[in-house]
Amino acid sequence: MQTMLGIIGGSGVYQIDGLESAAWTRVATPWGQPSDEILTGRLGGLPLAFLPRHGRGHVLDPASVPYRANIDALKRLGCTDILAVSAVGSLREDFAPGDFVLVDQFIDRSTRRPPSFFGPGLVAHVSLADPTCPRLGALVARAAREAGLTLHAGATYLSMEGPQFSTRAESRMYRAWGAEVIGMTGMSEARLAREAELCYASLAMVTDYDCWHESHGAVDVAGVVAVVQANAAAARGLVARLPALLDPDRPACPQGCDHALTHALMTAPERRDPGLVAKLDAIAARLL
Ligand SMILES: CSC[C@H]1O[C@H](OP(=O)(O)O)[C@H](O)[C@@H]1O
Ligand SMILES: Nc1ncnc2[nH]cnc12
Repeated sequence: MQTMLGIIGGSGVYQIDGLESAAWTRVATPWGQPSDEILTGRLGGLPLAFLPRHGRGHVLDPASVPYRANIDALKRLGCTDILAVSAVGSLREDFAPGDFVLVDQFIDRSTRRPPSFFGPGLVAHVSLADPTCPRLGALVARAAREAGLTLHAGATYLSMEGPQFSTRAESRMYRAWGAEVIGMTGMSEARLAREAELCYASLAMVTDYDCWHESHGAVDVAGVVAVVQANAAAARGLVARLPALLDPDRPACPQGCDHALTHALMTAPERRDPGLVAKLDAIAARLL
């Protein structure tokens, strides 16, 4: 199988430079319209698709992002691997604004997101024990080192509902739980990427100290955007280096992200809902 990299841009990241044969493409899915058109092209010879999570101009709040349509559209275009870029607050003294974090665990505190592509008529249970792909993550970490970024590899992301930022009591509680960064989108996306059998890595840019830190004020959007803009060139440097590290002829994922559904489907074939089966034409094409 040919490797194709999907990049989901977070707050402050609405486009990507340097793509050859770049074109914005509208992709329809059975789950509705994705957040925006998708920019396709080639970077360093590798096919790539870029999707701004909140849409160009940041029109979608975290609960309104069409997570299922976004993942379906990237899979439908042929993406095998997804690098999700996000802005996060830091829940650790040593994760400072401007640092990057390779997230490998999530705690989900969101309440209003569609949790699955599956449901009544076709039930599936995939493993989320390790919700990100270690192979893709290692390549992202290597690209980060080559680009000179400060990267903390391995961290737990608290995925809150928002859109308001946390209270101080919540922020302190999340720290006590062992969460290390906080955002509003991460897990809603990661869980669906696993169901879609996509390798998924999460690169978080620390933009603030949330509100727990006694010597920093409460977080606000202007501060977040300023830090994202100040570090956008570093993130671009990482992205520019990543295609050369990916094998264009995609070897099977050692963790099995690309086979996550193999032992996950529960519903007897004769009891499956044909309507839902049809909607899963891209997500579960390998098995249905
Ligand atoms: C602009 S601050 C809050 C906003 O930033 C993060 O976005 P993303 O994860 O898409 O980079 C956070 O999750 C909130 O959506
Ligand atoms: N402190 C914070 N809380 C939630 N989402 C964020 N995105 C950036 N900073 C954040």
